[in-house]
Amino acid sequence: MRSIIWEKGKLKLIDQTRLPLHVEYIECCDFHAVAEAIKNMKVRGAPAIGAAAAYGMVLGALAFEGNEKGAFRAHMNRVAEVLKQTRPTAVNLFWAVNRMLRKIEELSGREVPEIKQRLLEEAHAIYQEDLEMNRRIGQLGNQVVPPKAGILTHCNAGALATAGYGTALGVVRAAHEAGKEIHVWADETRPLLQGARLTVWELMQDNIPVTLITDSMAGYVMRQKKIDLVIVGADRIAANGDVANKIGTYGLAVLAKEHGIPFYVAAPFSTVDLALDSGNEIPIEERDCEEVRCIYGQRVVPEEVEVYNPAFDVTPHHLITAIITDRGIARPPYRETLAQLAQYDQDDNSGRKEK
Ligand SMILES: CSC[C@@H](O)[C@@H](O)C(=O)COP(=O)(O)O
Repeated sequence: MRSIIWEKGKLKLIDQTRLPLHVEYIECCDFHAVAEAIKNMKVRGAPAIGAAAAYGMVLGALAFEGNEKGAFRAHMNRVAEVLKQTRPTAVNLFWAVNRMLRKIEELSGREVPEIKQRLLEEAHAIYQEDLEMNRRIGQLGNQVVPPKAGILTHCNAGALATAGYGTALGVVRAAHEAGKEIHVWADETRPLLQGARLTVWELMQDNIPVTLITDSMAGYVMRQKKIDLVIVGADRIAANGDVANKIGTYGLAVLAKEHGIPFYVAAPFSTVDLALDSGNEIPIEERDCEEVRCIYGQRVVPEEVEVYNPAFDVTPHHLITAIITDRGIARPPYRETLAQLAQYDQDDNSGRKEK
C-alpha cells in the first residue's frame, strides 16, 4: 500500500481522513488540489507532506503555458507560496518546496519544457530518497530495541506518513523483521485519531502485534511495566534537539522520564532545522476547534464550548534519549551531534532557514 502515487501526470493520494473504514485514493490534477489535500490532512505526516508538495510543484510547473523563463520562475514562486501556506510546523514541507525552487535556479540556462521534466525527476528523487532513508532509520533504530520489547508510539509515523516503511514505525518494522517478537502499544491520538485509525491499521496489515490504548492510559501502562521504550516521529527538530511532534508527545516524554523508560525520536535528517536555535522558535499549528468538538463528524460536546486545538507540542531535548536519523543516531549534547551529522552533506540542510 502506497500513500503517494504519481501516475499519468496526476498525483494520487490515499485519503487518510477516510482510513481505515474506506481505502480510497483521491486524484490531484493541479497544485491547488495538492495544497487542499495537505491542509485537510488527506495526506499527512511530515515526510509525506514534503513529497506531496514536491509533486504539487510539478503540477504547478505543468500548468504553465509558454516558454518565457522569467514568467515561469515568477509563476513557480507563486505555486511555492500556496503550498507553503498549508501547514506551518513540519519543516519537510518547506525543505521539499525550497529544494524544487533551487532546482529551477540551477537549471536557469535551460528551456522551460526541460525544466518541467527535471522537476518531475527531482520529485521522484525526493520520494525515493525518503523511502531509502526510512530503511536506514529502521536498520539503525533496530539496535536500540531489545528482544520482546513493549514499544509505545504516538500518532502515525509509518508508511502512510512517509514514502513508505515509516520512521518510528520503520524501527518497529525492522525489529519485527529481525524476529525480536516486539509488541506495539498505540496511543489513539486525539483529536484526529491517527494512532487508532492509521498506526493500528498499518501494523495489523503487517501482522505486527499491536494493542490500542487511549491517550490517558499511557502512564498506567508504563507503571505496569509493559513499556520498554517509547518511539515517535518528528515534524521539526531544532538545533538544540528540541522536537516538535503530534500533540501529546511531550506528556509521554515526561511520563517516560518518571518511569525510567528510554524515549526515542526517529526522523530523516530533512526534519532537522538547524536554523532554529531551540523549540521555542518552532511554529505550532492551531487547527479548527471542530476537530476537538467532533469525532468522525459527530459532535460529542455541548455546542459552542470553547476549545484550544494545538496540533503539535515541543518535547525539550533533555527528555530525549536519542534521535535516530538516516545519517546516524544523535545523542546528547544534540547541538554538537546534530551539527556533526549535518556535515555529511554540506549542500543539504546545513543551517539554511526553511520557511
Ligand atoms: C513520519 S511522520 C512524523 C510526524 O509528522 C508525525 O509523528 C506527526 O506528528 C504527524 O502529524 P499530522 O498532524 O498527522 O500530520
